[in-house]
Amino acid sequence: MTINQSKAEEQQRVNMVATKIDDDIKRVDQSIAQAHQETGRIERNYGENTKVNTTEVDDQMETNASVQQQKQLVALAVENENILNSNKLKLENLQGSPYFGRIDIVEDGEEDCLYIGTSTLQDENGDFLIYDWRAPVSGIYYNGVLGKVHYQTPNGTAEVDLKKKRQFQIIHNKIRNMFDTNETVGDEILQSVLGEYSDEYMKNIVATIQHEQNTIIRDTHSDILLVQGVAGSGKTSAILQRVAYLLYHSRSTMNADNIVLFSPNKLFSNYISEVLPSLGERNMRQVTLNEFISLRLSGVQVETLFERYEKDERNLPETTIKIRLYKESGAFLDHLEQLENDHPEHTLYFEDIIFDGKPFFTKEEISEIYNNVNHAYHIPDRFLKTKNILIKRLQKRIHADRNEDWVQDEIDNLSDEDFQQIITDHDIEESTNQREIIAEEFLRERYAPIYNALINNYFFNPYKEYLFLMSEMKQDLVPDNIWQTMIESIDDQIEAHKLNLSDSVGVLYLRDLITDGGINHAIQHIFIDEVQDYTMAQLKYIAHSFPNAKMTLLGDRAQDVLTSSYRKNDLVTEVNELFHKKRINTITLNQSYRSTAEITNFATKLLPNGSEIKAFSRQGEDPVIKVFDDQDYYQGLKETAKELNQKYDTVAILTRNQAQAEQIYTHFSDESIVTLVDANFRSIPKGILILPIYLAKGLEFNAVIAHDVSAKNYPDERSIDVLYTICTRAMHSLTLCVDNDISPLLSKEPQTLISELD
Ligand SMILES: Nc1ncnc2c1ncn2[C@@H]1O[C@H](COP(=O)(O)OP(=O)(O)OP(=O)(O)O)[C@@H](O)[C@H]1O
Repeated sequence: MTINQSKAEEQQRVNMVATKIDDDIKRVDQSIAQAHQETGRIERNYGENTKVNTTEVDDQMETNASVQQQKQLVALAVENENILNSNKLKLENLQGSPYFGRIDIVEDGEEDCLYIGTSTLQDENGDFLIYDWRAPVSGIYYNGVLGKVHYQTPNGTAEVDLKKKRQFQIIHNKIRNMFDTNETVGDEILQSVLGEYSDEYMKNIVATIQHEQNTIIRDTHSDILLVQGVAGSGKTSAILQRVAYLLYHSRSTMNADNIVLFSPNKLFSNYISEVLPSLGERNMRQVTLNEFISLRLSGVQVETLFERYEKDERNLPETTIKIRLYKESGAFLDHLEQLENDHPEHTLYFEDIIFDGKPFFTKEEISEIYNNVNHAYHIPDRFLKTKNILIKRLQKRIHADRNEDWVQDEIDNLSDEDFQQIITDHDIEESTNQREIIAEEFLRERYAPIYNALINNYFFNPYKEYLFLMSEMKQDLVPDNIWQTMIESIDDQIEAHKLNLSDSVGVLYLRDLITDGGINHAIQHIFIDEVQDYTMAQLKYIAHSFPNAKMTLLGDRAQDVLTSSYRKNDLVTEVNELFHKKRINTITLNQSYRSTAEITNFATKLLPNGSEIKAFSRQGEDPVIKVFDDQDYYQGLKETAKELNQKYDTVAILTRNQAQAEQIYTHFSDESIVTLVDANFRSIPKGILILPIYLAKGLEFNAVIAHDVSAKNYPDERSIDVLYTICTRAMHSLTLCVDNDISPLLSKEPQTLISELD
């Protein structure tokens, strides 16, 4: 059969499946409409049944039972609607491009032909028209070469003979490309996908997942999956596919709420937000490191990574570097813990619990309780006993105060409604001591802030405790007076409700150890993108906070933008040391997909060990280095950007820091197509964008201009990571503008790229 004949046959099948999808969507739409009506009916019913009579206790109790029942009915109806909507989303995702792969296999002597798409579709007889890409048998499509292949099933390993592997590119239900291949996924389709222009949202890569990416996606055995992948190698794409894969395979025990992704910035969160829905799944939770820390340290302003980077760029003394590197190590947290345990005689730093402007429990009283608990107990146990004693004392106070005149007066002054509310809220039955019970409930409500303070451990001051341990710490990193000055400066900052990033994890870890808190058992998977920006102390703290979570860590040592001014770390070794007790799987990705071969090769030359990076064979224009005289620089930059914007709808001018971005913007301020992007932006508009590189981490743009790659702005190898990261954001076009003298970092680039302009 010629390829045209088989294409015609395949097209017929696409038409048949497309019609089936359209029919199914119509059917599911009808079911949604019915379900919606049903939910509305139950909700109306619920509304009527909850018009309560609050004055009659009997009525109230009856209403409560009925309300519970109605609530359950509403929840069920909503759940039903959600399932239908999710089915519809899956069908819509299949519309226009129902599948992308076909495998012909022989299993136990029987021939079978399977089509693979983003989700399963069955016909009326239950036969599979499309297999979900995550089904065990679909693994063959991504992994196998023709011949005998294996795949995992719930009953063990199955062997099949793979006879044919076919790839499709189907757009608007028309087969645009079709290839038989023996490779994982042949180059032709990948070429075509990568050649497209990017838009505001990242796309899924389900149709063209590559072999090593597939290993990342389908790994279910490792506790720690560490991916060291070069820029544009598909790390982020692979994690999103992996989330979808894990959700499918653990759907009875896990949903999207059990997964947390640590993302580099808010723009990134928006950029990736469409990938999981396009695979028929809900997005996982997302948090930046700073949000995570700040949420846990409310009341103080923790320095952000970006703020610190901006400061570091100006000045970073050697002693600061030494101290910081120490505080950022996993060993530092161990030392804090050790020191705390070595001082059983030490009284923790407690705080008064203030109520109505006066101490309710004084720190002296709390300290006394703590000191009276047997010192042989572990510190968290002593802390817990102290807390329990305080709660008991509060309960006693409530009991004792109930007959106080001021309480009785306040109860007398309650409105009928409030009085009745206390009775119904607490189910208080009529009896001789009803008034006393009411008084206690009233006091319980009044003293609720004290109870909250106890439950939330506000009577313990982790900052002072941290300072105490720092002053006890034996160190030989820096002279004692410098260490002392460092402690004083933390103290001053705390007074001003501020905290350095490198101290924040120490404070949190210490607080959690002492209070036995901060642990979330529900999270089953943690993903950390751009892990090269994390310190080992941060990773240790995250692992401690989510003890049941497996971790997927993705990074690129060459994109160490935020910390390269003070550290040169070997992520793989450090992570292996930190998590030596866990099952670690390390995967390296050397193939870069994002940029044209010209751009990847250019960026690679910047790196001292760039030779292992493989460019994808997609050809494009050579990068350009434009050198301007001082006075012409901004005019030249502006014209370059406008020219590129004629061809590319987004052109990003990337700078080292915010100040440079702002300075450029002043030269552009008359242009409406120009946007100065800052840390609060949640989405990327089209046009010319100006932003510091740290906000562009993880993102990509059709055209990139690197701002001022001069000897002054990029003087030595400490700037390599920044420049490399800037260059690798470009998909199709890269221009480097230079004010006067070219940076020595560009010395290895071909001289032909340079265009000198006067
Ligand atoms: N298998 C693939 N099929 C199609 N496109 C791919 C594939 N792998 C990666 N890409 C594309 O390459 C680009 C880079 O991918 P991604 O952002 O996931 O890489 P990354 O390793 O996270 O990059 P960086 O570390 O530089 O931010 C994206 O446009 C992505 O869609």
